[in-house]
Amino acid sequence: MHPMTASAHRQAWRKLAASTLRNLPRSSIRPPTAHCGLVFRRNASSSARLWSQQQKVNPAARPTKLPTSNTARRSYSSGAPPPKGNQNIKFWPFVAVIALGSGGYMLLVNRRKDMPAVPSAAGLAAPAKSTPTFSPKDVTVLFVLGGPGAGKGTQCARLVSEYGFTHLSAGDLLRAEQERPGSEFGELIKQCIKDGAIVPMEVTVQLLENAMTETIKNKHNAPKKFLIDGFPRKMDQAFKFEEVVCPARLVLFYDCPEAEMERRLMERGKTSGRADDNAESIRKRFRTFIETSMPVVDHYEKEGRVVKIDATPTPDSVFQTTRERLTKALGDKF
Ligand SMILES: Nc1ncnc2c1ncn2[C@@H]1O[C@H](COP(=O)(O)OP(=O)(O)OP(=O)(O)O)[C@@H](O)[C@H]1O
Ligand SMILES: O=c1ccn([C@@H]2O[C@H](COP(=O)(O)O)[C@@H](O)[C@H]2O)c(=O)[nH]1
Repeated sequence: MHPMTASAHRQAWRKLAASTLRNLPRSSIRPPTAHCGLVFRRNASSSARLWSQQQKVNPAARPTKLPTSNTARRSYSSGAPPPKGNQNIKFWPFVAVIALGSGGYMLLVNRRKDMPAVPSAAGLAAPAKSTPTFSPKDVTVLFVLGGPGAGKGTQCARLVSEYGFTHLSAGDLLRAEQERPGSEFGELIKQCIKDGAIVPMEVTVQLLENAMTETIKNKHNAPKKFLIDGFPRKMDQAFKFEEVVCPARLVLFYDCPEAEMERRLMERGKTSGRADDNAESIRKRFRTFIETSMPVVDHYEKEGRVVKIDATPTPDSVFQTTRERLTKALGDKF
């Protein structure tokens, strides 16, 4: 976000977001999956535990040779021979039991070969809600996407003044949560932001939902129109938000070459105070954007929900195009 045009807005949201996670139902924050280093390490150790537990019960971990032949050899090599009349009766049932057991055992081993070493993370997912909190009939949500420094915040500030949207920047909400004294997610968010990694979706989706709820509750007369800036950055976030919070009307995608984004971010970094406006973090953010966030844009593009705008010209020119394209997509009243 542009530090000058959006600072007042940020202040307001910092205040608001400081209260949001206080009300966060703990049950809604599930153990996160592998997004950021910290979480991954936690999951890696529990995976290792699960794996070792599985090995204990996994027959594949047992010796494949059963001690039958040794036992047999011992019995033939020492002591008196067994009574002749009983030999068939005692020996063959024993062989049959071993044969059946080995067959079953081999079957089990073969079936286990196709099983994943670690159980799926699906069990950790939050329970599905049948309907989203907000209906798209009452609430308009536009996702605003683009690479780091493409100018999303700059354009959102203008859309707020001209059309009365409420601007919710996922990055700003996360930074506010990071700074909130006592936040249990502070360290995790800090690390993710520095590494340009994605904070587990449960945290971000809940922050956004709380912020929307607060806005609707506190600003009775404000139009229920939200620009969700810098979100969703990953497919799981996109699905979860639309499933539990509100389906989005469309996606505004600001397209900008990497060299221009880098130039803008390095310039912004001189005054922004952001921990990720530096060469190393910027490189990581670009990589996350290409590998993780572009698939989200592609997904919505296939659904015909993307309005793509060239973000290279001046802010005024980009805004003019934004206006025109939005009017074309949504009509005069949006
Ligand atoms: N069209 C533009 N031309 C030149 N500079 C721009 C343009 N739009 C924004 N900027 C500048 O580029 C920098 C990044 O803009 P902005 O903060 O809006 O980007 P962003 O996409 O929200 O970034 P981030 O994803 O990192 O929050 C700011 O310093 C802003 O003033
Ligand atoms: O949905 C999101 C949005 C952001 N993040 C993290 O925040 C930083 C900064 O985001 P900006 O939009 O540039 O302010 C981003 O690099 C991510 O680390 C996130 O995890 N999830």
